[in-house]
Amino acid sequence: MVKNFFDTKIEFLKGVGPQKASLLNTELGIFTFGDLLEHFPFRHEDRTKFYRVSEIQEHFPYVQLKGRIVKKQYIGEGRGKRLSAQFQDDTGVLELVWFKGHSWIDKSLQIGATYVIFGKPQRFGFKFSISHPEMELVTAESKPQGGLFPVYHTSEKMKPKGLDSRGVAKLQRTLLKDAFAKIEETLPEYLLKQHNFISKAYAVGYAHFPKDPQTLEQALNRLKFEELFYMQLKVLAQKKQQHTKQFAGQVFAKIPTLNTFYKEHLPFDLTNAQKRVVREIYGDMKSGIQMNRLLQGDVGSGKTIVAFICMLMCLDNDAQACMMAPTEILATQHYHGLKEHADKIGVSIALLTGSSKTKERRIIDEELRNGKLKIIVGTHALIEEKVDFQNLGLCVIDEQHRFGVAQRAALWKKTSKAYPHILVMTATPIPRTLAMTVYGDLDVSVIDELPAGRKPIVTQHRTDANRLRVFGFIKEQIAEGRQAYVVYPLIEESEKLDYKNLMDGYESICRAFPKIPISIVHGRMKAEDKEWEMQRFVKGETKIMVATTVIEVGVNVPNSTVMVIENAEKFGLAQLHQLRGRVGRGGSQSYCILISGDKLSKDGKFRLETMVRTNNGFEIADADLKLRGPGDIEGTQQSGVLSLKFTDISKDSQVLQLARETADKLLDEDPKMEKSEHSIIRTQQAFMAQKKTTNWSRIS
Ligand SMILES: Nc1ncnc2c1ncn2[C@@H]1O[C@H](COP(=O)(O)OP(=O)(O)OP(=O)(O)O)[C@@H](O)[C@H]1O
Repeated sequence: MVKNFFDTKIEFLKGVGPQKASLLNTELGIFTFGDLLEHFPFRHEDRTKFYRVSEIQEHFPYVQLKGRIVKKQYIGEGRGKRLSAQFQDDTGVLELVWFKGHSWIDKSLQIGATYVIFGKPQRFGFKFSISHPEMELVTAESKPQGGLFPVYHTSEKMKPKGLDSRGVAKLQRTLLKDAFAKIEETLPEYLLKQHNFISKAYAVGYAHFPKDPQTLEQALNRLKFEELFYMQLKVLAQKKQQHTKQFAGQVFAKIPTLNTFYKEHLPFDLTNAQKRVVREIYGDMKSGIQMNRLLQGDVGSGKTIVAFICMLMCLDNDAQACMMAPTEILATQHYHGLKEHADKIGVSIALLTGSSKTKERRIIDEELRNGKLKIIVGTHALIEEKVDFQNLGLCVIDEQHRFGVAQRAALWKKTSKAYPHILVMTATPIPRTLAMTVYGDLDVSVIDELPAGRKPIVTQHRTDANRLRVFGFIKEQIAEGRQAYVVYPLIEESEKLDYKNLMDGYESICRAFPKIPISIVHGRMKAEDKEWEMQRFVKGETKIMVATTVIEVGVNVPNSTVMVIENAEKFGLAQLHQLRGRVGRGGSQSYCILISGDKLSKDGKFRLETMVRTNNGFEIADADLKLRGPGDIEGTQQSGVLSLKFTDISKDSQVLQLARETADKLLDEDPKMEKSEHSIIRTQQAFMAQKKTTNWSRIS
């Protein structure tokens, strides 16, 4: 049997040997030729330009210089001991410093010899210094380097053994000489032609050693496409399979009540986005296949009315609908919101939460069972306790982040006829790119438009010192008949401290607004007290609502025009956006004021700046993704987003779109990959399944 070249042990590569091999094994997990080739550079540096010492400026991220080492000496003692060398060209002198690993540098550094050095300059007084520069001795044989230089991850332990980034690059060059011709193609020929992709071998070669920025881009483009294409083939195949063995769904085609409601009671014209989403959902509901759809809509985009319309589709066909929300406050809000519409056309609706009274509950149970009650809104109580429906046709779940798949599934069992249709609603926009990859099992609808006449919320950042002026502004707004929120974060380890912060804030607000009725809502209150306070605010009896983040999602008081967020730097972007979404829900100009301390971390500053810059939930979700990475977003683990090698899901949405469309088309045309031109895909998939690596190493 011919041994796979790429499985050859790394110690057999020229220039490696047992010692380096062991370092490569332990430090980087590189055991074979294939592993090394897959250790791609994490960036490239432009080494076309040589600077002179006199040209260096502080803001240069990196400089490359050529000159001589004229002196070296040790400075300091003990742990602070460092090696310092003077580097000189004909325009000036620069200091090179090593804090660690000096002994091997000291040994190799030749006084009087010429070096090309590369590193980040730092200014100390009038002089520049570079710590831990990359160094290359210039000899008669050394060829002038230049162009784009690969930079590889290595470790401190590897550097003294000649395995710094430059050393790894040298090994890659050696390996590529033999490997290049052996690298097989992993995408069908026609796809390469269609999308103008370079071959696998060239892509791998250029990803390590590009000729110029263009070839680097070509290489990365092709490799990104490949990894996303194979990932999408998997995700989409699973989804399509689910669709074919999909559970039968009840057919909800008749819509008389919905038509009446639409013509006579709809309080406003639906936005085009709402209309589109309603059509998509109606398409599912009458298809005979159980719907599993994610409805994404930015805060205030009008998801509630869409949910209600969908409920009517189901009521018109003798089924019941339920809506689940993550908190009692939210469930109650939804209940009131839906009831307003339901009352207009005489549809029965009830609320069921943990604090519903036993008697109430008994009636609800009975009426759900005999079908008298058509819509039920509630919290977990809906699935946790014994609730039986006569025929549950639709389940709307708000804020899917807080309900797991298991809970969704539990609901499915609650029906006597067929599985209910499921509509998951979220106001936390997941960047489109992620939704595409992560929610393989859900179809996605997006409300990407706000109702007409909404004025963009004005967002400002203020520091603690401006608080009195902020209070002054709230007074003005209240004098104009508006209401305001003041929100405190849950930040401390201890609930006690959070509570104290909130209470301190509440007291100071009471002092600042002595004649104004104020509500307070926090997690320690009993549900009914919370509800009572909320209702006072909703009715306009109180003018200011002081709260912790319990009001984060879903609260709808269109008359509120000011949202003040205390310690705003402590909140995540998604949460800030949610909170801001509590205002700007009516026609009046609304404001969001972010108050923070003077000193902000880099991330904190970025978050507040992003909030001030944009009101768009999708942009904010993208910024959040950049900041936190996809790892923090639910579902990313299973979908393989985290194992992507070349793709940055927050930036490469175009390639993802292309990969997805290509995979989708291919699966429609040749679901089992039986065509001869697709054998290459089958082989690669089998290889990936077996080796569990992302891409190219099936190469033999
Ligand atoms: N097409 C529309 N035209 C005018 N107003 C609308 C329209 N759709 C919804 N609204 C109103 O906009 C407000 C926000 O709607 P809704 O509460 O449904 O938002 P949402 O998408 O659930 O947002 P959130 O997730 O922030 O709660 C409500 O007062 C609602 O009556």
